[in-house]
Order: sequence, then structure tokens, then C-alpha cells
Amino acid sequence: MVLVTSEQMREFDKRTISTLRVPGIVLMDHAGKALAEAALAKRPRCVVALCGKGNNGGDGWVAARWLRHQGVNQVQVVSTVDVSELTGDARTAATSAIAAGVPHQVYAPGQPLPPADVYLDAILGTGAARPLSGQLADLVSALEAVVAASGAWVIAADVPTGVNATTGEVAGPAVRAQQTIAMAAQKLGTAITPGCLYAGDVVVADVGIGIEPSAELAAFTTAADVRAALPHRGPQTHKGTYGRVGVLVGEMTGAAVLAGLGAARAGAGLVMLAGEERVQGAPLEFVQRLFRDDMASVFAQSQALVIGPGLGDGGGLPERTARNLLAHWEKPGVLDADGLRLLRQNGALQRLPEGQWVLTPHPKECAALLETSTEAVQARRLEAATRLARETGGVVILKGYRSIIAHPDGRVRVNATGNAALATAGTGDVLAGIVGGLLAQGADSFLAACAGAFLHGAAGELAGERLTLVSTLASDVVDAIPDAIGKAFHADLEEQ
Ligand SMILES: NC(=O)C1=CN([C@@H]2O[C@H](COP(=O)(O)OP(=O)(O)OC[C@H]3O[C@@H](n4cnc5c(N)ncnc54)[C@H](O)[C@@H]3O)[C@@H](O)[C@H]2O)[C@@H](O)CC1
Ligand SMILES: [K+]
Repeated sequence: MVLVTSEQMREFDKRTISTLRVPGIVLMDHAGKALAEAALAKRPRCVVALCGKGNNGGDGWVAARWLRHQGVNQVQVVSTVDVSELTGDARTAATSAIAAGVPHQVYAPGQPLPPADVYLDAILGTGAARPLSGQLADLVSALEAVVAASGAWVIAADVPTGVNATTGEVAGPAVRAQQTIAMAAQKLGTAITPGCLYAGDVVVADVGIGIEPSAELAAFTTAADVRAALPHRGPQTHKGTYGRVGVLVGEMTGAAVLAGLGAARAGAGLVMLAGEERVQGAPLEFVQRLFRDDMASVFAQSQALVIGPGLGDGGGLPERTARNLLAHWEKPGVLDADGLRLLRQNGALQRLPEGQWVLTPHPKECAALLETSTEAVQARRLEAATRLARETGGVVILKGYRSIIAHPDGRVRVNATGNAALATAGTGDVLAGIVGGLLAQGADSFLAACAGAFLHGAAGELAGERLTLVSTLASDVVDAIPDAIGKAFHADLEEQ
């Protein structure tokens, strides 16, 4: 499913209105009706629509008129401006609602909101430009207070007010909605944190604006990515068909083993662990090699490398080997954990060949690379992921709830699979391994990152269902990969 920025949405709106000659008020009527239907589903006795001065407010006025038309007698509008100050379609929408008998009042700061079972947040949408202050900030606090006291339901029109529709940033007060009715397409800022935490359940309403798919649009990862990343397994294939993954073994050998298991379960034909010493307890199926002077020959047969899981920060041969590989390796690879640290040298970020490596930082690692704080990364995750991709040339998976996948060419995907079952040591190593396994099978780095993130999250969910969110271990996530792959192949094609 595509995810659009405010700017992209404005282009789609403009095209529908000026080229396809659909009047804006027609689109607004569909938007407001969808909002009204979402409210009606809660069977409310009383609805209050909070309306701003722009077209988002217009959606709220239309919704109020439809609710009244459909028999909700107690519906009223609390507007941030006097009706005389409204212009264009929002003015038309308000005029019709008032003619239909919808009572309205202008919000005065400090005033409590009238009681309701459902509040519609139509204060600001994609036109929001800066953090809320003054009257609007006050209105949002009044909503929060009345909802806390009454348990009323909040439905946001298009975007919860206070959430940046493009970046998901929440830089001031913001409405917490249980549901968001997205007009024509979900806005990117409601798919990623922190914005998604304010949007609740997002439902896309077809308001008559056609969204043409294009590479520039962000999207959620899907099971289709997994199907596309895994090659067809014909009867005459052999282990060489599915590639060899080389895993660099450092100080913590268990992490390298988990990465290797992830790669193997994701379908790599062969996993090779290479380190200073043999790894005791590694699966018998793994090939083991010791480092030699000519590292190139150790990994020469590998189609993809995984560097970082368990590498450690003690310097020494593994680290020298990793640096060497980073400088000379010409095939795809995954850089994780302590491997990422190697990208920042003498205060500068190393530039990698575009799209060759997949980087899998968690927010703290991303912050270290960008020389900023973890809080700053988490507040503006989209910016952090896209900047790291642009500056390093790597495909970035910025991990965490709703992982963001960013290609240096600007493509963005959001991964919605996964849950707290993955909040345990070693799951990051498994992700690095899965991505390495997909790379070895020939998936390009962006697809491998998208499919890998999806599969890893899905495996985490399945493991969590079986073993609880509390008790799932990274090795359980590995064990759930086969079922996650099976599920991806049986997923309903409509999701695409
Ligand atoms: N024809 C269209 O363009 C359609 C638009 N629709 C709705 O219209 C929305 C976009 O409408 P607009 O572009 O009018 O924008 P908004 O209604 O989101 O914002 C209106 C105005 O509020 C002001 N504003 C922005 N940030 C503010 C802040 N922090 N404090 C105080 N004032 C602030 C700005 O002057 C802005 O133009 C969409 O989100 C959607 O809900 C839908 O009705 C479908 C059709
Ligand atoms: K809104």
C-alpha cells in the first residue's frame, strides 16, 4: 500500500481538480461522508466535529452535515474561526451544514468542549505547517481532557492534528485518535513513529482522487516482496543455485551463528563462518574457514557477506579483516552492529558504492553514525534513515517499531510486521542473516532489505504467538522463519 507525503498528495489533488475537472467540493463531500460513516459505525448519540480553517476543517463540516442527514440529531461543530473567515470549499461545506441545521460555535481558549461520544478531529490535515500553539494547542488539550474524563472515541480526518503528515514528527501538542480516515491514500507520517502512535487504526477512504503508483511513492513492505526476493526452486537446482553467504566471526561467536542461521533459513544454499578460530557448537551444516592472509580467497566463493554480528570492538584481526572487506569487497553485503562503527573514521562517514551494502542500524547506532542523539533520530526517523542512506550510499534499515528502509536514490519503504517478541538479544543478528541470505539468492539490495525486514517481523510475530512476547528468543525467531515464508506465499494477493 502506498504512503504519500503532503506534497505528493497536493499534486494528486491538483491533478484531479484541474486536469480531471472534478470539483474540489465533490472530493470533500466524499471525504466528509467517509468520516461520517466512520463515526456512525460507533452508533453515537452525540458527535462534535472540531473544524479548522482549511479544507481539513471542510471535511469536518461535511461530516457533520452527513451525520445530521443520517439521523444523528446531536451533532455540532466547534470551529477555530468564525464561519465568515472560511473560504473556498470549506466555506461551501460550512454553509451547507449550517443550512441543514448543524449548530456551531467558535472555540474560545480555556473553554471546555461540549460532551460527545465521538469527536472528529478536522482541525488540521496535510496543510499543517508548524507545531501547534495558542488557540489550537489549547483546543487539543481541551480534547485530551474531555476524552480522558469520558472515554469518548476520537476519529481524525486524514491526519491527527499535530502530526507532521510527511515525516511523522510530533513537535508539540497532538491529537491522539483511535482511528484515522485517510483521504485517498495513507500519509507517510501516520505510518512511522511517532506519528503512527497518534493515528490509531488507519483506514483509507476512496474519495475519488486517483493515486498513480510510481517509484517515488513510499509504501509498506508486503508479503509480495518476500515472494519476489526468493527465486523459484526448480527440480534441477542445487545448493550453488541459492548462493553462499560468508559470515565474519568476531568476538561473540553466538551472534555470527544466529546470523548464519537466519541466512540459511532464508534460503541461502550454503553458509560459511570465517574467523580466527573454529566456532564450537556451530551447526554441522555450516562450513568453517579460518582467516588467512589473503582474506579475498576465504570469501571468494561467497555471493554475499554479513559483517558485524558479534564483531566486537576489540580491534584485532577480525576488525582489520572487516575494514579490508569494506574497502575491497565488490559483491553485496550486510553491515550490522559493530560493523557499522567502521563506517565512521576520523570524523567522516565512509562512502560506499551506491546500493552495494545493506546497513541495519538500530537508532543508537544510527545516531552514532550521524553524530547526533538517539532521541533526535527517534523524533525524525525518516530524516535519519534517508540521510544515512544518502551519505553512505548504503540501503538503510533503521530498526525499531515500523522499521524504515531507505535507498540512497530516495526510495522509502515502511515495515509494519514485528512486535515486542523481537525485543530480545540476537534478533538483530537474525535480521542481518536473513538479508544476507536473500542477497546471496540474487535479490537486489533494496528488495532484500524490504523482504528481509518483512520476513523477520513476521517470524517474530509467529514466534511470539507460540511462545508469548515474554519468552521468545532470537533462536525461536529463526525457527519461525519457515512458517513466515509459507505464510508469505499464501498471503492474499489483494494486499499488493
Ligand atoms: N481538494 C482538496 O485538496 C481536498 C482536501 N481534503 C482535505 O484537506 C486537507 C488539506 O487542506 P488544506 O490544504 O486547506 O490544509 P489544512 O486544512 O490542513 O490547513 C489549513 C491551514 O491551516 C493553517 N495552518 C497550518 N499549520 C498551522 C498551525 N500549526 N497553526 C495554525 N494554523 C495552521 C495554514 O494556513 C493552512 O493552510 C487534507 O488533509 C484533507 O483532509 C479533502 O477534503 C479531499 C479534497
Ligand atoms: K485532522
